[in-house]
Parts: sequence; C-alpha cells; structure tokens
Amino acid sequence: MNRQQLVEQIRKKQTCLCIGLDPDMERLPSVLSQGEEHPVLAFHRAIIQATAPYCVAYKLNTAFYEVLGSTGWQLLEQTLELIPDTHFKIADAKRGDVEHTARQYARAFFESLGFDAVTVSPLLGKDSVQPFLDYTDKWTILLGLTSNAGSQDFLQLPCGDGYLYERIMRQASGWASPNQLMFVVGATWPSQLQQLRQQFPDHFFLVPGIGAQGGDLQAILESGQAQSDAGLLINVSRAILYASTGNDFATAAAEKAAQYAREMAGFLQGRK
Ligand SMILES: O=c1ccn([C@@H]2O[C@H](COP(=O)(O)O)[C@@H](O)[C@H]2O)c(=O)[nH]1
Repeated sequence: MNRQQLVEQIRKKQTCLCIGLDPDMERLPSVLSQGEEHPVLAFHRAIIQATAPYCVAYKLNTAFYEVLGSTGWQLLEQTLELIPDTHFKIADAKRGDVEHTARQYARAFFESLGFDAVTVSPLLGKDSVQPFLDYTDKWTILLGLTSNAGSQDFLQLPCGDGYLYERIMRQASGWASPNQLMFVVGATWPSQLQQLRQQFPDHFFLVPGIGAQGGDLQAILESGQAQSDAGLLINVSRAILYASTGNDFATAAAEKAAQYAREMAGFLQGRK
C-alpha cells in the first residue's frame, strides 16, 4: 500500500488507528479454548471482524508468534490472510543485521509474508537498512525514539547539538523518501514528538504507547500530524485486545477501538 492509498484510507475513515495483534496466550478469553480452531486464530478472526471499521492498520509483533514455534509462524500467516486488503499490514519485527542477512529479512517480510511494512533498527547503519529500502513499493519503519524508559539509556543521550535519536533520524531521513520511510516515535514522549514533527514535517510516525503504556492521545494528535497529510499511525495493542477477557471480548474491543477512532476523528476532520 503506497502513501496515497494509506492517506486515502485515513481520510475516508477519519481514523489513524493501528491495532496491534499481539496475542498473549495467558490473556486469551477462555471461551476460545473450547473450539476446533487454534485459540489465537479464533481470537484474531473475531477481533479483526469487530475492529476493522475503526482502524486503518494492523501491527503484528512477531515476538508473540515466534514464542509459539512453528505453529506461531503458521498463525502469523493465517492472521495476515484475515486482514482485509484495505488495511495496512505492519510486521513489528525490529530487525537489524549486516547487509546479506538483512536482505533475507527483507525478502521474508515483504515477499514471503507479504507485509506492507517492517520495523527495522537503524543502529547497524545504512548498509543494513538498504536491503529493506530496495523494496521501493514497501515501507521501512525505523526505530526513532522508542516508547520505553530505557530509550533514555542510549537514544536520548546528548549528541552534537541535539540527541542521539535526532541525529539518527536526521541522517536516516536522507536514505529514502518519506513515501517509503517512517519512524517509530513513542507516545510516552509527547514533547519530543512535537519537536520531531517540526524537524520531520513530511514523515509518517508510527506511534506506540497509547493505552497500557499511558501515552496521552490528545497530546499526540495535537502536535503529531504532518504538514502535508495525516502522517500518524497510532498503535494500540493491549488496551483494545484485552478490553474484556470474557465472552464479550470482541464487542468490548470494538467499543474501545471506536472510542479511540472518535477521538482521532475530532482532529482529522477538515484536514487536507
Ligand atoms: O517503541 C516501541 C516500539 C514498539 N512497541 C510495540 O508496540 C506495541 C505496544 O503495545 P501496547 O499493548 O499498546 O503497549 C507492542 O507490540 C510493543 O512491542 C512499543 O511499545 N514501543
């Protein structure tokens, strides 16, 4: 899905919500263990059906699938098949390796699995990211400023006239156009996100950290939108997936997603 198609979906639906499909076996509703289908697949089938009207993207964090071994990889593929073509599909895999290995990762996520986007660590430098960027019709989402407290250990260290994350993002922004390069910026750092938006007016930011991590949605919406178009994909995983673990889990997830979407619509209305 290219930028124009993504922006069209955001405008049409008046939401920039991305739902994280991070299936935690210990939190799945017990009703699902009684069926014939794998509980993760039954969970995703119900969640996607209930929430698709309120979001434009789904983000699958590969850790939650990898932990289940070969079954997990099958579930990843089967979950992708459940996601409508109208929705942007992100592999949150945070890959980063030397060039020839990175090329295999890029092939895996873009060709074998067919994701629209994959998250990548920029720390090994341009040659490690280039294999992803070579897929000009796909998106590379570089870790900019991550949402966790530990981003202060390295990413928020002073560097030149700014911080390390700014230096990384500035340099990496020269590697490809904003039509194929996004940055992860945590919702837990609203003032940094505001400054980053001024420095990077045209890039999409994938923003995790709303819901369970306590990020402030209003603050992100107020300061995070790009000049040219929406420019934000705001991810929520646990707060939607596990809104209820009872039999009403899908309805509860839909209500929560609709609530986030309504808040977003208030900001997106009337934008170009
Ligand atoms: O900086 C980052 C990068 C990625 N994540 C991932 O996003 C989701 C957030 O889940 P919630 O349940 O909404 O907190 C999860 O997959 C993280 O690994 C992040 O949180 N921060």
